[in-house]
Amino acid sequence: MTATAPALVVEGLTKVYKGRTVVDALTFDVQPGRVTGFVGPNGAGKTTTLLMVLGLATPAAGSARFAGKAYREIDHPLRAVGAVLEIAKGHPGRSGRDELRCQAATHDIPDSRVDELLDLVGLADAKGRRSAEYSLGMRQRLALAGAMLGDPPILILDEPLNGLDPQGIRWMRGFMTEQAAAGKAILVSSHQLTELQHVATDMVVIHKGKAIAQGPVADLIASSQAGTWARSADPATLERALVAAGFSVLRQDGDGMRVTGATGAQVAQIALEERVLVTELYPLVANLEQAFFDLVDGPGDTGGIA
Ligand SMILES: Nc1ncnc2c1ncn2[C@@H]1O[C@H](COP(=O)(O)OP(=O)(O)OP(=O)(O)O)[C@@H](O)[C@H]1O
Repeated sequence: MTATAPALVVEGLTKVYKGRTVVDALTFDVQPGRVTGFVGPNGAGKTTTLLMVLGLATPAAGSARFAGKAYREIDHPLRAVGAVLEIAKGHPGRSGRDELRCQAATHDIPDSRVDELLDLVGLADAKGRRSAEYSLGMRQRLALAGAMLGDPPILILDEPLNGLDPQGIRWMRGFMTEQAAAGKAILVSSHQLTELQHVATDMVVIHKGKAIAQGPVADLIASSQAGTWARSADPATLERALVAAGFSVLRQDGDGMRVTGATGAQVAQIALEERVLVTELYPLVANLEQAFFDLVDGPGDTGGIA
């Protein structure tokens, strides 16, 4: 973790809809120079949290502060926070450049900044085209340029990888990495865990409105305890022996099992002692997706045999 002050501090943030708590005392930080992934299954409360952070929904309790101020208290929000929540359809008659110029003009931001940003997001060649004709990926880039107009120290992006093709995803990942390297704080929500594994340095995992894990991605992956996959002609005997030896075993896929805390050599040794045939034996690779499902569902529910 960096020693600098966090760009965003969320403390005890809570939202209740019709008596149901959909965000429950959520607490986390977003640090400059880092990409913080905000991950959770559908309905976990990600969008509701971001709306509260941006002053677009009122919390039942708790706070979200950018350099000490709630969003609504910030004098020049465009210069303090850049947010892309959902990608709007372009204005039918306006070019991408004109859309940005309108936003810039209302905030006293010069046209030169608009051109600089269109270059940065790779839209320089398309800036004269009507934005209504832009592809989703191009609209995503235009929205990013809009969020960057005031050169804010933090960017908040809700599902920016949704609907992008592989090239678009790669570009977006590169963009986030570059912006973080330049010192910006980035908070990004996504379902695309594998993609986030390549870009996020930190992660906040929420489930049913509660943070169930947070911290550096490397720590989260390490905690997934991938273990060893084994399949046996006599799975019941092997399972019994492994459990007796102190390993945790989850039976999956018929006669297969995920053995947490055991190396392949340990499983093989026990199988030999029990004289049971092992037909598959390989290490499970720890990855972010597995760690996520372990946290949300408990170990084993997704197989994790990739
Ligand atoms: N305006 C609302 N009124 C009532 N319930 C709502 C409202 N907005 C969201 N909810 C509920 O709050 C919960 C959290 O929703 P939210 O959209 O924040 O989740 P999410 O993690 O962003 O999900 P997704 O990944 O599907 O976008 C859901 O159960 C949703 O139905």
